[in-house]
Order: sequence, then C-alpha cells, then structure tokens
Amino acid sequence: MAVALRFPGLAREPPAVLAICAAASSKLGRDQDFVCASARLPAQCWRRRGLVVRCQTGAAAVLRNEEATPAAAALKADTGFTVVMKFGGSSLASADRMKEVADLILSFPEETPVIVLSAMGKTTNNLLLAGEKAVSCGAPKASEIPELAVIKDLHLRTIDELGLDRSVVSGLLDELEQLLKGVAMMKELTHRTRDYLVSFGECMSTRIFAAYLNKLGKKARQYDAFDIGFITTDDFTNADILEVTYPAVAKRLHGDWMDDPAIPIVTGFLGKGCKSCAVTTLGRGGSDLTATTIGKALGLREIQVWKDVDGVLTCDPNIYAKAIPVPYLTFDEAAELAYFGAQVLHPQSMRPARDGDIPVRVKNSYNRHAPGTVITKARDMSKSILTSIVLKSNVTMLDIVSTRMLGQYGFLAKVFSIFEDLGISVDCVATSEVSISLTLDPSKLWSRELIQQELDHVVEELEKFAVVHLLQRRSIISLIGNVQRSSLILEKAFNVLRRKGVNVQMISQGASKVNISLVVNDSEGKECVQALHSAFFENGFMSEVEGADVPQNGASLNSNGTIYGN
Ligand SMILES: Nc1ncnc2c1ncn2[C@@H]1O[C@H](COP(=O)(O)OP(=O)(O)O)[C@@H](O)[C@H]1O
Ligand SMILES: N[C@@H](CC(=O)OP(=O)(O)O)C(=O)O
Repeated sequence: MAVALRFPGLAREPPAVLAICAAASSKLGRDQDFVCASARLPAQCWRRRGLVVRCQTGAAAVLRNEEATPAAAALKADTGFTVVMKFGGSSLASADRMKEVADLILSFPEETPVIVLSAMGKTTNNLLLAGEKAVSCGAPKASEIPELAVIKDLHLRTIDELGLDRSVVSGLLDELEQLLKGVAMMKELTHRTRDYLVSFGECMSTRIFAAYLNKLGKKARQYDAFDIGFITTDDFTNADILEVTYPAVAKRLHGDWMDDPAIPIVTGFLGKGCKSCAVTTLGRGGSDLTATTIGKALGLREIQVWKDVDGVLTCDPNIYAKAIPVPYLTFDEAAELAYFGAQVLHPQSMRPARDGDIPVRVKNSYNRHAPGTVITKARDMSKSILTSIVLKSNVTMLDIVSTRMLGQYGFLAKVFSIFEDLGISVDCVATSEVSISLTLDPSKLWSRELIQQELDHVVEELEKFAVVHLLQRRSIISLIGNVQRSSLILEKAFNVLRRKGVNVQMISQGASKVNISLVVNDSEGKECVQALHSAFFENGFMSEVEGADVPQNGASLNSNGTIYGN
C-alpha cells in the first residue's frame, strides 16, 4: 500500500520533500512506497536519489488518503532542522572558544541547527607535519614528534578545562600515535594514509564539543561524516562529493532525530571513498563544503559559516588591513572569489548552496552581532561596480606561439588536449589565432603542487608545434565585480597600475560576468592589491561614480581586535 504524505506549503521545494521522505522512510519502514502530494520532480528523479517514491503531480488521488495526513503532520513537526552552522578551526582554538561557540549556538533557541565543526585551531597543519616527520624519524622516535605532543596537549587541556572525561578522546589519541608509528615503520605517507591521519582532528573536536553540549544539558549527538553517507570520489586529499550523499545524509539525520532528538555535531572535511571505503578529505578548508552539502540535503532555510572575520572582505586582510566587509554576494561571485584564491571559502562550497538555492551567511564568531555577508543566487547588480579584489600568487604562466602559419586550424584544440592528457587545469586564458597565453592552476585546488618535472613535460609536448615561454612566479589579481561595467573598472585599474609602473602581462575577462583577471609579477602582487583597494574602496570612487553602490564602510574588529575599515 502506498502511504500519501501531504505537506501543504512545505513540499513545494524538492529538497524539503526529499528530506521528509527520507525521514518518513526511516520511520515507517524502508520498503514503503510514498506518494508526494505536490512534488514537482518526475519519478525517475526520486529513484535516482535512492528513495522508493511513487510520485504523482496530480494531487487528487493523494490527498484522499486521510490516514496519512496526521502522520505527515507529526513528521513535519519532528523533522524541523532549520539551519546548518559551521565553525572553523579559528573559532574552536581552545576550551574558552568552545564555550563561546556553545553559548552562541544556545543563543538561538528558535533554531534547530545541525552543527559542522573543523579541527581545533591549527590541528590539521600539525597532523600533516607530524605525518611528514614520521616518514623520516624512525619508529622508536614517532612518539616524540613535537607536533604529536602539541595535539595531545591541546585536546587533553581542552577536555580538562571543559570538565569532561579524558576518555572522550584518549582512545583516538592512542590510535593516532599508533598510526604515526606505522608511518615511521613504513617510511611512507600515501595520500590515503594522509587523509586518515588528518581525520583525527575533526573526529576529536566533534566528540569534545558534543560531550560539552551534553554536559550543559543540551542533548547532542556526534557523527563522523564518513559513517553517515558522505560518499566521495577516491581522490584522496581532494575528493568530490557524490550525489548519493544527499539522500543518505538526510535519511540518517532525520531518522535519528525522530527516534531520539539530539543536535547533530558532524565532522567537517571528511568523507568515505566510493570504491575504497577509506576516509577521504575534501581539500583544505573543506568543512565549508560539508556544511553546504548538509544544507542542500536537508533543504534548510540557511547555511551559516562562522569564521574569525566579519564576513567576506573587500580583500584578504592579511594583505591589506583596511579590507572592509562585503554585505552581499551572489553564489557566482563567491565561487569565483574562492576559486581565485580567497581562503575564506572553499572553492567548491558554493555548488550545493546554489543547486539548492539556500542562502549562505558568512559570520564572525568573535563578533557575532556584525551582519556578515549574505550570499544568494541573485542580487541587484545595477549599482554594483567592484566587490572584492583577490590575489593568487605563485602562478605559472605559459606563452605559446604556433610555429605554423596564420589560419592553421586545430591549434587551440591541440594545446588543450595536452593539458587534458596530463590532468592539469588551466585558470586564465587569452588567445589570438596563432598564440595563446594561459595560467596553470598551481595546486589543482590545494593538494598537488605542480612539480617541475610535470612542467618540463608540458613544455616538451607543446614544443612539438609551438614556441613556448614558461613564466613562473606570477600572480593573478582578480577583480570580482560587475563585468557589465568592465570599462569603468579597467580604466580605473589601469590608471592605478600605470602610476605604479606595473606592466600587466595578461588580461582575461571570461564569460563568468563577475571576474576580470590581470597577471603581474609575484613581487608586485601585494602592492598592486593595496593600491587598487585604496583607489576603489577608500577614496570615495564608488560614490563619485553615478549610482554606484558603496560597501559598508564602518570600522569593524577582527579576531585579534585589529580595526579594519575607517
Ligand atoms: N576576501 C577575504 N575575506 C575574508 N577573509 C579572507 C579573505 N581572503 C582571505 N581571508 C582569510 O580567510 C580567513 C578565514 O578563513 P578560514 O581560515 O578558512 O576560516 P575558518 O578556519 O574559520 O573556516 C580569515 O581569517 C582571513 O585571514
Ligand atoms: N581542518 C581542515 C578543514 C577545514 O575546513 O578547516 P577550516 O574550517 O578551519 O578552514 C583544514 O584545516 O583544512
């Protein structure tokens, strides 16, 4: 028999229906058929998401099943996660910070949140360093690696200061030490082992935090993402989340909530390889992606990422302290900004939020009342000129000139097929018929340094039909803004750069509509960003230009209490 679930209003958004069906499926039995009153998705869509759903868009047959309505109402009341709140390492650096974050979460009693946490402070870096040292230190010395001591000390001190039992992490700390001994014995650290190694950071922070919330009387349940359906590719250190993750995570979180409500505390950054079944990681900063994935899976109202800055800023505050918060961004702008090097967001994290059309709010856990940045699908761009300036350093650039005559077809195709064969991605491109300049992604999104050997191989292949100049230590300055006003942006930018005597070596304005990229020497990058920031954001330029939107200019505090803005 099919049970009809009727969710007036709620079922309008497919993710919400998906989440509720997942919940219903775990409550009423996995083989149950469901008929969704107002679902818009065709039946095969539902099946692809792993649910047994018989979908009817005509409501009549469905709504007549009175039996189901009370069950549906109960489910609706029961499955009300509203937001996902992600806290990064900088928000969780100590016991005091954990207390502050718990207080912050409890200050929103109207919300039923899912919490995503990164590792405490610099734990991921320390785990990586410990792993590298283990490779060469010899098994007997593995227990004495200084970074292991730092990790042990931080976590045990935090446990003590929060008044918790050391058993919450002592097993994991022992396991970690054994793992390092294993690495020392094997004298090698594969990408797979590296991922397993760094997973200890998130596994420990979430256990500590869940235990602390429970101690405060707020029922919480810890989850390892790799155990609740975060299924990824097997690209260790930089894995991609697969579609099956969404229904699996929704089903598990909703199912548990209905059996025994408790705030989920989920490890960020981690997943499970689809073939290997081993722990994978989503690339540095990957907890942002965990948060947006959960937001989409559960069809939540909002995704919040809590950092140590007042939102996305007009440039990296480490490059220029006068950076100011950007109040609104589109998913496209945020994705471009992250991809071109702004560390504040993981490059892939906007994808699930954009697919699910769920707003992302970037907030400061050290300054919780600051409005932060709201990222949505669209915003009024009519008054927008420049939003943010991003610097990506240590970029490799290639100038490739065909040795054949003008009119030779297939030149570009040949060039790009070489990059495809070698698995190297290209960032920016500028072309003419017989020449092409391009920049190479130095790290294939964080993980793999493009090593000299690979570069030599690229050049060797290209030299079969072109003259190639390899130009290293370049920087890409990305001007994120309204490309509809590109002439204005470029006029101003080139004015600034000309006055500084900087020669732009390449310019690329793609179809993205939000980004103009300029390539300069690494040695000039920082100064250029500072000068551009002054010109665009500090001298009244935006308000001078008719109708331009002026970003928030109030002074704000970052985590160290430093004032940026004026
Ligand atoms: N455009 C930018 N806006 C805000 N922060 C930026 C920007 N570019 C770089 N950052 C850096 O990103 C940091 C926050 O990102 P991250 O360290 O990943 O936070 P978390 O660990 O809390 O997730 C900030 O402290 C800042 O130094
Ligand atoms: N701990 C991981 C994942 C992460 O997202 O961290 P953070 O949120 O602190 O950037 C890292 O350092 O990469």
